[in-house]
Amino acid sequence: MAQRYYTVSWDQLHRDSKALAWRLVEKGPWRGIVAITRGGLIPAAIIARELDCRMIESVSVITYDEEKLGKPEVAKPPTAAGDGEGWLVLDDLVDTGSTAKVVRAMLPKAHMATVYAKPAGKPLVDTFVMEVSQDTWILFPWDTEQQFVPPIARSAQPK
Ligand SMILES: O=P(O)(O)OC[C@H]1O[C@H](OP(=O)(O)OP(=O)(O)O)[C@H](O)[C@@H]1O
Ligand SMILES: O=c1[nH]c(=O)c2nc[nH]c2[nH]1
Ligand SMILES: [Mg+2]
Repeated sequence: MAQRYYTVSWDQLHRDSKALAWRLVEKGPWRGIVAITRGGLIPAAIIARELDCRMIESVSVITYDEEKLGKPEVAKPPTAAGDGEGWLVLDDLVDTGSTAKVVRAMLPKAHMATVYAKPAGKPLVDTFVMEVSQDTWILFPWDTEQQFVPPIARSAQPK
């Protein structure tokens, strides 16, 4: 279980994905984008818009059941990206690097980029925007919703 949580809003995700697009535009041109579903789909849509790229491919890797790490399972391999040369692979984050390792093996020449990265997975990606500590669980806006929280005075421990 994570020690702490880092909540990402839709606005922040949009801003951070655009920051990644700024870095990637300099490294192109790109033949197309491979989104690692499902988490990579939303950054991929934002970045495809910024890079003016309409060639979108996907690879589906299932590695987690909620916060529980499992063995990565390829539910859908990429079909149009060959060995990955000239292609950009996008995911929301790299954590242990298990997912990235599996995708790299399928697309060895691709450029791998994520919006967020944790230290263990960082060496597996070529470009990322923001690092968070290994014991932090990132809460993405599609996994969360706003809800009531009681006033601090009511939840604080009595002295
Ligand atoms: O570096 P790792 O330890 O492999 O973790 C990162 C991966 O885990 C999450 O995907 P998940 O397996 O939860 O599937 P999802 O994208 O469909 O939610 C996330 O979207 C990354 O793809
Ligand atoms: O929503 C998520 N947040 C994370 O920090 C994470 N790490 C692996 N998979 C993850 N999914
Ligand atoms: Mg994922």
